[in-house]
Amino acid sequence: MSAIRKKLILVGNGMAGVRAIEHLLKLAPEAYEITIFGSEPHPNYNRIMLSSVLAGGASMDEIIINDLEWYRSFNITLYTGHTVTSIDTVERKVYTDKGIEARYDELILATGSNPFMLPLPGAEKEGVIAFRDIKDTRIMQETSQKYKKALVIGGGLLGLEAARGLLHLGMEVSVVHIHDYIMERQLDEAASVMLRKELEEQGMKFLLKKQSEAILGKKRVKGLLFTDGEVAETDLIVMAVGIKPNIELARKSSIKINRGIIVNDYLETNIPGIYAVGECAEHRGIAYGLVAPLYEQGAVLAKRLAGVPTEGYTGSITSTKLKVSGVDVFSAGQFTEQPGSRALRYQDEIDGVYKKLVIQDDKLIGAVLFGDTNDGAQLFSMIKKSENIKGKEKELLLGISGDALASPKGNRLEGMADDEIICGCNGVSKGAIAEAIQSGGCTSVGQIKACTKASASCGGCKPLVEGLLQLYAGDHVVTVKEGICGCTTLGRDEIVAEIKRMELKTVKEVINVLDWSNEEGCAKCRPSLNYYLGMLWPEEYVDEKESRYTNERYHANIQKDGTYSVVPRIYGGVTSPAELIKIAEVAAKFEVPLVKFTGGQRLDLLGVKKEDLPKMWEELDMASGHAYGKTLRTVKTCVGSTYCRFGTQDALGMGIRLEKAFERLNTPGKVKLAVSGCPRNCAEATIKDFGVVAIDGGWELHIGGNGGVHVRATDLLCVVKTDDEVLEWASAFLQYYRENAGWNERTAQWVERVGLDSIKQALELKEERLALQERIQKTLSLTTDPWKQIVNEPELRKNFEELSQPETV
Ligand SMILES: Cc1cc2nc3c(=O)[nH]c(=O)nc-3n(C[C@H](O)[C@H](O)[C@H](O)COP(=O)(O)OP(=O)(O)OC[C@H]3O[C@@H](n4cnc5c(N)ncnc54)[C@H](O)[C@@H]3O)c2cc1C
Ligand SMILES: NC(=O)c1ccc[n+]([C@@H]2O[C@H](COP(=O)([O-])OP(=O)(O)OC[C@H]3O[C@@H](n4cnc5c(N)ncnc54)[C@H](O)[C@@H]3O)[C@@H](O)[C@H]2O)c1
Ligand code: SF4
Ligand code: FES
Repeated sequence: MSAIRKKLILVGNGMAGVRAIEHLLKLAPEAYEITIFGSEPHPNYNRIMLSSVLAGGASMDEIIINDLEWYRSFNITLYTGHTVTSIDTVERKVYTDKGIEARYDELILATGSNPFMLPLPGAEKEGVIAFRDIKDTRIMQETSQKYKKALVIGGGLLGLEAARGLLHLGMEVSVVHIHDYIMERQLDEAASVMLRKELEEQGMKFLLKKQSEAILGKKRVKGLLFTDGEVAETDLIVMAVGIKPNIELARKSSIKINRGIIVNDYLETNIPGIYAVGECAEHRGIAYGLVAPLYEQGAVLAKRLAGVPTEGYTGSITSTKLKVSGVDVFSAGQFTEQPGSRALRYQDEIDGVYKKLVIQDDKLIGAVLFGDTNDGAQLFSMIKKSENIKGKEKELLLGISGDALASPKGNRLEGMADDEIICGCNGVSKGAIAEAIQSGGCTSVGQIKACTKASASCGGCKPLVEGLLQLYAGDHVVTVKEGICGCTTLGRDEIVAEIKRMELKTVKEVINVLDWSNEEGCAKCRPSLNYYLGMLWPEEYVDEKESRYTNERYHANIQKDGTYSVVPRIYGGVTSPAELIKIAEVAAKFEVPLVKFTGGQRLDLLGVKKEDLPKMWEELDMASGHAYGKTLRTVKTCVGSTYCRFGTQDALGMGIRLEKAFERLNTPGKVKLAVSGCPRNCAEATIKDFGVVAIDGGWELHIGGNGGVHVRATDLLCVVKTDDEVLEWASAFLQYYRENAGWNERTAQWVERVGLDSIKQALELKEERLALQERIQKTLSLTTDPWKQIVNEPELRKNFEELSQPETV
């Protein structure tokens, strides 16, 4: 005879409560007779994914976590569409709005949160909604079929994800935000401004520092009135200004509440036999609003109910990732500096990357990442573990290489405990993923996603999942080809092939014809398409300035304080007294605060106002040094045989010849050259993209070097005898790189990826080299100096003089 099971009731059929039940069923499948009540008319679904449903990335069916069959298979009695309205804590009974009465031995409250609705006059009008559940999502989808304009109040995570979804549905969307920068609860101002600019490029509009006063319209919303008297017309208002724990039921039942239902480390309320978990619970003064901590709570509660020893729940550090395609934003822990902490920042204006680490007592306590969030999960793990990072700060700021996650040296993932959570959104541990790989035979991220749900929601854990795959599946890992960004599933080669085949000639055309999910494109795909089109159609393609980063639009490097730097071209690093006097006079006239020699043997005039740029270029009357773009930067030289007693060849002459040959060339990543006059290699040619080193009777040609964050020495491509051969091979190599590398891929990464042999093979035949040389010369013959063009064209010049506001990105 089986033992009598205790009755367990769960109020709230949402993410946290049902997750606790799932754990419990694993620990003590026979212990309880379980009944679940849920107000919503659906089985348990992944609320997080509503943003993806709205943005077209998932269907409603795909977000169901547990279908009705799951409840049946565990003999769970499920009441959907039933709201529990009261609890008799003495008789241990609950009552629903549909007249059901049920007795419990143990009761879990997992009632979640309610969206905070601003109490504005007119808030009851048709077309004013929140974004919390399937119903709200459906209303937005239906509204977009009939109406055009939408306002989202609140520029937090939810508001931005709602706005992105509405844009996808074809609506004109403005985000109304109360502060001067968005996502202020997760980002510092620098990252926030970069994010806003990217979202603006995607078509989102922003009304910042706006306080809403009233909702206008008769039956249906027509507009929003602000306290400054302005009115924004709209057909839909989505309020996303935060949430408040749903504690009504607890309040009516004498359960102790504050902001949420107060619980101890075992998720127990003040009433014996009643527990609270999820967003409705307040633990040590905090009511969480993200799933990862709620899943941690659920695991502890399940242990408690199963009688399994547990140390209890002690609180969580949280991390967030904005789920907007084409925009990578990550924030974790304490992301602002406080007394006693310090911040390290890295900002790459060209690639649109910003990173900030906050450090206290040699430990990482917070991080903000924009543009490159690959290291997010790893940094978050370090924050949670309070790891000492002394001496590693720079490496962490500049990027943990993906390989380091799995490499024996990095050993990070190997050293992680099996129960450490890898995917916070879905509560998947390292052990579960390892098992899926080792016993379940998973060999790709997609299979692990299907098997464990890891990486199925925000995608922030994907680098860690990939690292585990490398660790446990090694050579068997199946790398699934990915799209160049979240807007498309097509990879670089497919896109280039399609552009050629269909003769597509503009960025817009590519986005439309190749069925991008985001019709505006994003900060990753727009510049890459602009590059591929220019590379493929050098004669017809008109460069799209709006698809380039600020530095490339203004032909100068923007600085921290919004001023610019001017670097004129100094061929081979060789100048003259007259040129130096001219530069000095211009610097003095425009009161340039700093003049500096660069590592590439040129002069950098820093601190120039944007409106002064064309005037300075005019007076300098020198070519642009292109110190700001993905193009040929510098050709560093040593003095060579002209003066040096060791020199075997004329390094200066060769450097100048190469620089004159390839200046203004657009390339996938920036390109640096160097020429040394003998094997002593004083010009450091073996850490350049293309390095030329003189030997007795000829030149060695080296490729794929890099002196930046990840230092790479070059590979020897070949040895040639004459100066003309150097030009021929350099032309062929650079054009082959232009035609085959991915946008933003430096030669070092490209050579590693495709292999030296394949490049040698491609350039082996003279006729191939000459064909490549012809194509590069065609492209080069069509280029003009951008500074001279702006100086001579009043329309272009006006852009600088009118736009005197400093830009920050
Ligand atoms: C669009 C959107 C995107 C999000 N994205 C992320 C993200 O990327 N990452 C992240 O970590 N978090 C995200 N969140 C937050 C996350 O979804 C919540 O933290 C999580 O769902 C909370 O789980 P819960 O079980 O506490 O509450 P819920 O999931 O809200 O479940 C509570 C359930 O209880 C029901 N209920 C309430 N009262 C009663 C009652 N008296 N009787 C019966 N049933 C009742 C409610 O109807 C609801 O179904 C997102 C939220 C939204 C809305
Ligand atoms: N990607 C994710 O992790 C994700 C996505 C969606 C939602 N969520 C979670 O869902 C919950 C709700 O999200 P949220 O963005 O509504 O909450 P939030 O509290 O994080 O952000 C609300 C934002 O609205 C702004 N605001 C407040 N009053 C305003 C007003 N009167 N006018 C204009 N702006 C105003 C605030 O300044 C704040 O930036 C949060 O817990 C959030 O963490 C997370
Ligand atoms: S590389 Fe050789 S030629 Fe050039 S400066 Fe050094 S020693 Fe002289
Ligand atoms: S952490 Fe969000 S999907 Fe894994």
